[in-house]
Amino acid sequence: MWRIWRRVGSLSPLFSSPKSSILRQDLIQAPYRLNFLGILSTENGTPATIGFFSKEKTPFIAFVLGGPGSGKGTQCAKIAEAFGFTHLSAGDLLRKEISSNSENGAMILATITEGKIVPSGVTIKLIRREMESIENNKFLIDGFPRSEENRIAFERITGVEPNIVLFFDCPEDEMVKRVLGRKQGRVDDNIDTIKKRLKVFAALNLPVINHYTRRGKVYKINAVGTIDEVFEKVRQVFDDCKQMIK
Ligand SMILES: Nc1ncnc2c1ncn2[C@@H]1O[C@H](COP(=O)(O)OP(=O)(O)O)[C@@H](O)[C@H]1O
Ligand SMILES: O=c1ccn([C@@H]2O[C@H](COP(=O)(O)OP(=O)(O)O)[C@@H](O)[C@H]2O)c(=O)[nH]1
Ligand SMILES: [Mg+2]
Repeated sequence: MWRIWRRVGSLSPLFSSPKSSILRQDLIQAPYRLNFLGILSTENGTPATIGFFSKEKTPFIAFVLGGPGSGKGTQCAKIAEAFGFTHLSAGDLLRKEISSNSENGAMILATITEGKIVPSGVTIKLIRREMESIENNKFLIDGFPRSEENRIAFERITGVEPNIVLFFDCPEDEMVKRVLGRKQGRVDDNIDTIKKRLKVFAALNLPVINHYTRRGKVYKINAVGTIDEVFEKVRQVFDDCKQMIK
């Protein structure tokens, strides 16, 4: 039997505390800047209640999390097709940066090869670029945030939290088997890097899932089963959320 923890919270902007400010001003485009509270303000000092989005255009955001090989990408492709979401894979965006020889390419490649996490500013810039250029009001953000630092930076920069978080819960031995069978030529799909990624997932990504569980946003899905069996559970989540999805 599969089980889903189903609790959906309301979308609530997160206001930042000055002490924990890790936002980089260079991620904010003029005419916005940060005021002393870390809240976006316009150049004349008027508080701006938006990060990426105007109030009217705030999209429905689902973070899709789970360990390496848990099936995030596979299920996101199916959700995108069935429910009209745009699928943004943070890992794919980073890999695209490597192959486009961007200034950060070498650093990203080294980080991925080690199974570590790319600095938040770099990843958020890529996600932001996609969200701004795609006309859709429903986004799946796959494989991000991978740490509390990622999460806090995203919430502070965008001014929003995800509406829901899908967590694909998968035993480690199954994840290892799937990653080794993936055969996409990825530098990190080898047993040494997988072991490191599993450790990073447990140490840094589970706290993000715990945070959103406390916020009542996590749907935990048992990722064991065929792709279609898992998708039936996922479909139920999105059917249940239809009211929230504009
Ligand atoms: N439910 C499943 N059962 C067996 N294999 C799966 C399942 N879901 C995905 N896979 C396979 O496992 C590998 C990892 O899946 P992927 O979606 O890339 O995971 P993630 O994005 O979480 O790393 C892929 O080769 C994929 O085809
Ligand atoms: O927000 C992200 C997403 C990915 N990565 C890096 O990219 C790798 C591959 O991520 P992806 O989501 O593609 O891997 P998956 O979990 O799908 O196997 C990770 O191990 C990290 O090194 C990162 O640093 N930040
Ligand atoms: Mg993936």
